[in-house]
Amino acid sequence: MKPTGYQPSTETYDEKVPHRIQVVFHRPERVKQPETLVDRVRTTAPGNVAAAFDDLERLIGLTEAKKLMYEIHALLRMNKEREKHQLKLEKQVFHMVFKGNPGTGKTTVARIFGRIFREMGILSKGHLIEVERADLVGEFIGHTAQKTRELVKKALGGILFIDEAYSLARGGEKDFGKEAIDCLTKALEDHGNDFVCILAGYTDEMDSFLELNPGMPSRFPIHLKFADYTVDELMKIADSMLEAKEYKLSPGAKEKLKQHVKAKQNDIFETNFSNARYVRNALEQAIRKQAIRLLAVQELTREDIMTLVPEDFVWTTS
Ligand SMILES: Nc1ncnc2c1ncn2[C@@H]1O[C@H](COP(=O)(O)OP(=O)(O)OP(=O)(O)O)[C@@H](O)[C@H]1O
Repeated sequence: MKPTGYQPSTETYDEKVPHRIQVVFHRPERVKQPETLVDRVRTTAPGNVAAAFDDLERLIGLTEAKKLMYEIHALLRMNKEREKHQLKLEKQVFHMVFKGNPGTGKTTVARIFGRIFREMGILSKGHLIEVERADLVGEFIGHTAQKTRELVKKALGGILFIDEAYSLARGGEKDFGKEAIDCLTKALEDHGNDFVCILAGYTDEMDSFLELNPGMPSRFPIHLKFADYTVDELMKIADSMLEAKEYKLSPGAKEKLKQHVKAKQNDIFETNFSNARYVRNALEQAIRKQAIRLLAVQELTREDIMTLVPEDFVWTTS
């Protein structure tokens, strides 16, 4: 059957038809439909938004985070269409909770979200202010509110990223952390549209934090889970990190790193395996070892300089 919108080409051969000839059809450019969600974003987003999406796409895995941004892009586009037809606009709140173990990409994604939001016109600047308990909580009455207000002010137009946010509830009712939470809640009411607040931390701790602070869940409607990376993902991350630095792994080094990462992940006594950060540190350590190894070599080729070999990977930490 001739597929609609296709045109016959001159290539004609197929063993499945009796006379052994079949017309092959090519879809003409004019009716080419986008095949994937990414293509669809690319064809509907202005160039600057699409470019910001490329940074997100380059990250290995993180499907949920990517999907969320495509949804927001689609929503904004619908709002434009709704506006043309004088329909009510859909207004949503973009404050978020990022749950996951260390090194799973939470801060990296937050930084890219800031850029995408800026290009989309949701945020005016899109910068990231990364804070933790010590930055928000003060030492005397009134100090916390002052510190928190100042940080919110700095974050206006961008993203306020609160790492290990659950630690704000650590000391209970009497702790100054409670004051920071109250102050933050007030800031969300007063300036909630002028910045995006992201609360980040371990999944279980963040879940109990939200349960214990009933005002929070409705103000943070978007929850993203950052799963631990698989060994294959971590190896792809290693490759992408090295490519960016113009280094590479020899086949032996790749295998050695892979086996090491696998062992680390499976080690039941290793409670703080820091995913992609662990890999980044391992690579940086290997790059230093390679430099020492090559001190003894007089004439270095481009290949020597670029390649990390098994002996560059020596695990000094347990
Ligand atoms: N999917 C990914 N692709 C490429 N690099 C990644 C990816 N995820 C994380 N990284 C890199 O790993 C390092 C750690 O990531 P990041 O700081 O975003 O993790 P995190 O979840 O915020 O950790 P923590 O909770 O400990 O602050 C960074 O150098 C980052 O660029």
